[in-house]
Amino acid sequence: MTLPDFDIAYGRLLAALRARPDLPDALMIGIHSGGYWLAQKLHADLGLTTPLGALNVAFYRDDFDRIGLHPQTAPTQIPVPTDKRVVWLVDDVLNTGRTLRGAMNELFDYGRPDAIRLAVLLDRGGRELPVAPDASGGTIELPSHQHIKLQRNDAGNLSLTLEDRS
Ligand SMILES: O=P(O)(O)OC[C@H]1O[C@H](OP(=O)(O)OP(=O)(O)O)[C@H](O)[C@@H]1O
Ligand SMILES: O=c1cc[nH]c(=O)[nH]1
Repeated sequence: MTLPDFDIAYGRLLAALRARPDLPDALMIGIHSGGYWLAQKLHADLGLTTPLGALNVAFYRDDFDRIGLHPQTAPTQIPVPTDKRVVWLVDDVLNTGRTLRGAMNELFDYGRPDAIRLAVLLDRGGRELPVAPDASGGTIELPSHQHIKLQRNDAGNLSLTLEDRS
């Protein structure tokens, strides 16, 4: 199985977001780490004026006692009140939906948004919770041992890779 090129999937996601009337006034929040890198690029390309937020869902995951804490330590940052706003969560890959459940739990500690929407670069199916994207750059079916990874190089360029995990 070959992965779609990052630029092609990104272009599709950008076009889907440009078509959303609720986006210009929304608060965009990226989920560390891949989702935040993606959100930084989208936030700039869409010219959003509300500052970008970030969520670190490590403590809100339902499996952190089993897999341990994620090695990244970047903090959650919610730059403006979430009350009475539309929040667009951004993540690189949507799979079981468990990261998104953690993200929404954490978000509700900060207030009550009018709505929460979801933008993902790739939806690989395999859902274990009732979560669906409102905008996506594409879908892909993969065997369960394969893992999609969003990489960022020293120049800040993003790319997609596939890892085998046994
Ligand atoms: O729908 P799910 O099954 O929860 O999977 C999706 C999550 O998995 C990856 O995060 P990971 O914890 O691997 O961190 P990363 O962003 O640093 O790669 C990805 O960035 C999503 O956040
Ligand atoms: O393939 C996958 C599945 C979950 N999370 C990822 O980042 N990639």
